Order: sequence, then structure tokens, then C-alpha cells
Amino acid sequence: MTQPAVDVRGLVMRYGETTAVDGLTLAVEPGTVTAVLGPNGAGKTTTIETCEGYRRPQAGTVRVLGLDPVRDAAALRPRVGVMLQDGGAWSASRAGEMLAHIARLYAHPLDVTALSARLGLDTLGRTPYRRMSGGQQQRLALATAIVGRPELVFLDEPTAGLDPQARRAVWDLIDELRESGVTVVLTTHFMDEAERLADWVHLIDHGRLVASGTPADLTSDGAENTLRLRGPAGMDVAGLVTALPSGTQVVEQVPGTYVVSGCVSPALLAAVTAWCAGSGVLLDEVVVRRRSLEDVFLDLTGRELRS
Ligand SMILES: Nc1ncnc2c1ncn2[C@@H]1O[C@H](COP(=O)(O)OP(=O)(O)OP(=O)(O)O)[C@@H](O)[C@H]1O
Repeated sequence: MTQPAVDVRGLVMRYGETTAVDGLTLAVEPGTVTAVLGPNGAGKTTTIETCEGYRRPQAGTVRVLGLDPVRDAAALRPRVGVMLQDGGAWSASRAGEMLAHIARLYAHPLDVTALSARLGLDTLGRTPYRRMSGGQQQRLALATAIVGRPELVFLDEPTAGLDPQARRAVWDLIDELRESGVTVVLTTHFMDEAERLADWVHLIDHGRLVASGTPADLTSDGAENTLRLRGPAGMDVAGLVTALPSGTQVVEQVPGTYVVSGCVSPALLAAVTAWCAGSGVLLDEVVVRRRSLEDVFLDLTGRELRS
């Protein structure tokens, strides 16, 4: 196996009595977009900040591009882009100046004018950072993370607070980063975003890894997808079940709405429609509902609110 871009082993991080990260082990394959997901307080930011070299592991090891993020910070700085949750910019700085200044620190930066236009920062003129909207500050933080053409970029909630247009622009940019071979590690609370962008997902809770895989693996793993039928109320559910592969269940949830659960396959769909044809039943609607990443997330981390 190639050397992971990020290699976290047995990481433990505590704040006083609180164990934020509790023996976490995970790896990020180079060239992938990897999403680190978890409920509030799961330990995502602490883990990412440790990978960025802002915190020293209290136990375990962290390697980024094969290097120690604290000891080898100087060697990693030109190779790793970082987008923090709260930008960390000087309040009087202007978007264009700040981006141009940061670009000058790198040997082969992206074109600042083009990047500003892509992220809608080109119209900000002399607006100081403190007067920018949250979404503008967020986009500037993303631009500063990638302007130096990093090999690896950490994006902490890159689309939090963005409107739908800006969100799409950020998604396109992340797609392009992947296409150009950049490794992207991102945290997000938007499950549709993770499903859309990530090649790989690590789900963490209480500072530990609870699941890992591609979005497709996670949503199909042991999952019972469902088929939802709408038709006449009071259909012969018992008769339908006998016509379907063993293990399939059918429930009339409310009159006229039926949920068929089991292994949803083309054969199951054909068996349902064949039974309907044989029984003279005309369905109004047949919907295949696949488990989403959000279903997996809620199943694994529970539905109660986190503080
Ligand atoms: N500087 C700090 N001092 C004390 N406790 C902290 C500090 N930073 C984080 N914590 C605690 O550590 C735990 C993990 O926090 P962390 O910010 O890493 O989680 P997270 O998964 O990023 O959460 P969120 O999704 O809300 O951003 C939480 O219980 C949090 O309250």
C-alpha cells in the first residue's frame, strides 16, 4: 500500500476531564477526498488540528505526508493547506491583498485573480475582513487554504453558512482539487455534501472511529433498502408477501401506502409488479428508497442532541 497522506494511530487528546479523542486510528489515502464526519463534540476539529500541527498528540502518533506535523512543521507548511473554522484573519485586511500576500509565500501559487473570481471575492474591493459576511469570510478562508497549490488540504466545514450558489462553487473547486491529485480532508455536517464529494468517509463518535468506507459501502452495508408503494387501501398484504423472496416484509403503513423491506433488487420489483398484475391492482407510485449517509449516521451515532 502507498504511504497514507494522513496516518493517525491511537490518538488520545484530552482537555482537562474531557477526553475529546479516545484512541483514534484512521488513514487517508493520497489523492482522495476523505470526509471526517461525526456529531457535535465527536472530536473532529481536535483531530484535524492535531494533524495540522496546532496540537501535540498526548498519546499515539500522527503522520502527515510521512512527517510529524509538530516537529516537521516547516517542511509541511508549503505542502499543506489549512482552512480553519474561524478564518483567523486580521480584521482590517482586505480579501485581494490578503490572498495576494499569501500567494507570494509560495513557489507556484494559483492565479489570484482567477481564484478570487471563482469564489466571488473579486467584488469585495476595499471591504475589510471584519465587514465581510460570514459566507465571504468562509470563501476567503478556503481561497487562502488552496492558493499555494498544496498537496494536501484540510477543510474544516468548508461550506458552513454558505448560500446554495456558493456551496456549489466550493463543491466544484473540491472536485477540481481531486482531479489535479490533491488530497482533501474535510469535515462537514451536511451528509449530502459528504455523499456527493467524498471518496471515503470516516465516521467518528466520542473520539473513536465507528465506521469507515466509501459512501456506497456505508449505505449498502447490511442495509435494508425499502420499496414504497402507493395504491388502493387494504391490499392483500399476506398474499403479496408469499409472492416475494423469503425474508421480504410488507407493511401497510397508512391506508394505501405500503413499505416493502428486504433485499431490494430488480427481481423483487418484478415480483411485486407481477403480483399486482395477477391481482388486478394498479399502483399509483413505486419508489425505491436507498439508505442515505444520513440514515447511517443517525443509526450509528443515535438521534439524541449533543451538547
Ligand atoms: N479548547 C477546548 N477546551 C476544552 N474542551 C474542548 C476544547 N476544544 C474542544 N473541547 C471539547 O472536546 C470535545 C471534542 O471537541 P471538537 O471540537 O474536537 O469536536 P467536533 O467533532 O469538531 O465538534 P463540532 O462538530 O461541534 O465542531 C468536545 O467535548 C468539546 O467540548
